[in-house]
Amino acid sequence: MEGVDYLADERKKTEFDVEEMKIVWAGSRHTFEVSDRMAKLVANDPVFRKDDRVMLARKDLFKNTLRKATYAWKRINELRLSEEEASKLRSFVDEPAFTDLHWGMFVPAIKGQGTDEQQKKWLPLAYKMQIIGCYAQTELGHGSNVQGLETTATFDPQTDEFVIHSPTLTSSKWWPGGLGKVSTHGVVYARLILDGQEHGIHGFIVQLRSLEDHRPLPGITVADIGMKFGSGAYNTMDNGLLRFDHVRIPRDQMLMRVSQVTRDGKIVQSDVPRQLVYGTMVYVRQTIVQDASIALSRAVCIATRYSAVRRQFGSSNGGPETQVIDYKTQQSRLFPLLASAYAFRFVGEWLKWLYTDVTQRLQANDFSTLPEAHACTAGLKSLTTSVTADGIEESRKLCGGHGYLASSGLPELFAVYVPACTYEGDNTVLMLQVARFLMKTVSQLGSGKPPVGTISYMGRIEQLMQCRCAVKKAGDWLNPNAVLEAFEARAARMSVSCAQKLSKFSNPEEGFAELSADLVEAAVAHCQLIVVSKFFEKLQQDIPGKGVKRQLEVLCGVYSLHLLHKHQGDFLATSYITPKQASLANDQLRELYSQVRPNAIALVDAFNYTDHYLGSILGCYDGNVYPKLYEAAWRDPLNDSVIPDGYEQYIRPLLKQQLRVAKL
Ligand SMILES: CCCCCCCC/C=C\CCCCCCCCCC(=O)SCCNC(=O)CCNC(=O)[C@H](O)C(C)(C)COP(=O)(O)OP(=O)(O)OC[C@H]1O[C@@H](n2cnc3c(N)ncnc32)[C@H](O)[C@@H]1OP(=O)(O)O
Ligand SMILES: Cc1cc2nc3c(=O)[nH]c(=O)nc-3n(C[C@H](O)[C@H](O)[C@H](O)COP(=O)(O)OP(=O)(O)OC[C@H]3O[C@@H](n4cnc5c(N)ncnc54)[C@H](O)[C@@H]3O)c2cc1C
Repeated sequence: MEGVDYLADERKKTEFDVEEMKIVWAGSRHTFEVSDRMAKLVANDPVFRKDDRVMLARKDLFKNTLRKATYAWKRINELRLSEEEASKLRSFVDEPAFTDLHWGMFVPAIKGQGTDEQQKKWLPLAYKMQIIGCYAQTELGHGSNVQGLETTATFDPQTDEFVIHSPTLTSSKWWPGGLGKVSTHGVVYARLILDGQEHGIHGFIVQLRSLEDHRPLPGITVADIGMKFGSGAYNTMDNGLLRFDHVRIPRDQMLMRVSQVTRDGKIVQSDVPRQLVYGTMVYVRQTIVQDASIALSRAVCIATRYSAVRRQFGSSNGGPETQVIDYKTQQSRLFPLLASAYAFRFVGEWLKWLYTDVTQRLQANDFSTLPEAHACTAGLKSLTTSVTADGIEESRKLCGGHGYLASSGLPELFAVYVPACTYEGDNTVLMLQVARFLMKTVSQLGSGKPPVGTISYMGRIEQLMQCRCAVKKAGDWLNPNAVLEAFEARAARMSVSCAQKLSKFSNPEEGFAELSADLVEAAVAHCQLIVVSKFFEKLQQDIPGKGVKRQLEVLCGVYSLHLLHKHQGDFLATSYITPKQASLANDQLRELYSQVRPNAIALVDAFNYTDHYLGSILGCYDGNVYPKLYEAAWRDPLNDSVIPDGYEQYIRPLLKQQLRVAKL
């Protein structure tokens, strides 16, 4: 029935001010208003419809994305949207496109690694989309190992040019988004060669296609790499391959903020550390952490609303069956994901602050916080994308059979999201970077340089190695200090244990390789501690609105105690807690689930997602799921005719043949 809210009874149970929670989720009233306006603008514009997307073949899918992306650009200009509004609008269009890489990597690479003159030359063109750019780093043979890239950029002093070349098949650029069919330019990463000497990997702005007829420029071979995981999904994106055959570019197209090449072919290193060549990756990893909370909250919103609609078993005297959300098993799978979405939102907010802070420091030639920023962005990117990808799949299972329907929105969300565990750094490779940072920190303890920031807890290493958990009853686990100390002690002890084992190897690199699985576990423990501690820090802030802070405290408890329960092996093995204390944590967790239950629908309403953005019948705001599923089935092209295409050719002869067999 039109206009009936099938979740109204659920919404009546709410114990907090949802409108205020929407502001907390958005980050500020201003951000909420911009988001809300842009989401509605997209949802109300028929050009941005997306319910037909899963039916489209690759070429139509790609053209459809071009149409939407260029229409979005037209609207951005017509409405004179700010950068913030434009970026929100693009995200609500909700379709991976070349514009993600243009705005998300090409422009930041020039901003971060270009000199002032280079920025002045290239950024205005990019801002007006008079050139379209991609980020061409990964090659067929090398992705994780950036130092192993094979593309060469050899300086020719005769002509004052670099010669960009792909010497082998494995040096072909492979994967860059937007490269396959759209980009006119790329920031291409290559080995710098001066007078026969190698000088490491640097970024170069290379024009790839003609601005007149879009044909590849001489010496350039470029194409799409082919279909990817899932139908629809990430196939809207033209990930590309690229080969260079001695392509010449002017010297001033090497991005020269970190190192400069002079007219006579000499390299000059600025004060800036060479790792800044990786700066765009740090920036993007930070944005990926923010996106993780968005993707996870979408999945959780769908699974929570549907869990309140769906009923199975438990009917007595002909009354309604039990809402599946009331099953403790459903709650124990769903509510930690809900809590994780909020936790990732807050850690993402903090990481954005950290990134802004490190950027300002870099501008003032203070490079001291760069290692921590690298470790935090790498580790949190790895942790949040892994949990989110698994969480989307768990949400699908939480929706039973209907979760497998494309109209649930979950299969496509999963297919689009899951490469986040790989792109911008494979999650294991990134955790190993965190582990290196931890081992370095442990080795420097006692050197007189106290660890700071997220690693400052290591400064209390002696206390953390010896302390024992003081929890005596379940309610003691609600004490933030008890929880924080548990996570700090676990992280510190796992790191120290790895460091002790490492010290037994005569070759540290061999030791690191041998112990890498343990090191990854220590890095995960450290990253989980960061998320827990940033959630607690959020709760220290003034949070207005009836019951809002209380709900966040409950979610923070769910987040930390479900981790403690899930990883109790770590906490027990490091002897910080006893089995009894682990069991009390689980008792408290169950109690917290009961407190989430009446507020679950309101907690996902606070994400403020339009039905358009969610793109899910199971997650629709009014909960009117069954009629919508029934109608959607009839819209499938297979139901255009009662007798399917192919009946005469295949089904009928088959049936006849079976008749003949039966007669024999
Ligand atoms: C329904 C549909 C809709 C759903 C929508 C859902 C939402 C979707 C969301 C978003 C969609 C957006 C689309 C996103 C587009 C995808 C874009 C992807 C683009 C890419 O993938 S680009 C390629 C990225 N590549 C990588 O990340 C490579 C990973 N490898 C590396 O980073 C490095 O090689 C390495 C770090 C692993 C190793 O490097 P190496 O030089 O060998 O370094 P080491 O010897 O280990 O270390 C040396 C030294 O440097 C320090 N260091 C390393 N990296 C950095 C850094 N980045 N910054 C600062 N410092 C760094 C390291 O710690 C060492 O320091 P030390 O010497 O120990 O002090
Ligand atoms: C959808 C998508 C979009 C992308 N977009 C871009 C783009 O725009 N531009 C761009 O340049 N690139 C892009 N990439 C490439 C991406 O950045 C790389 O795929 C990624 O960095 C992983 O590198 P790899 O493929 O070499 O993985 P590999 O390193 O080959 O990983 C394979 C396996 O080896 C393991 N492994 C590797 N090294 C180690 C180690 N040292 N220790 C332990 N285990 C290890 C990994 O954990 C993994 O299990 C994209 C990729 C995808 C999937």
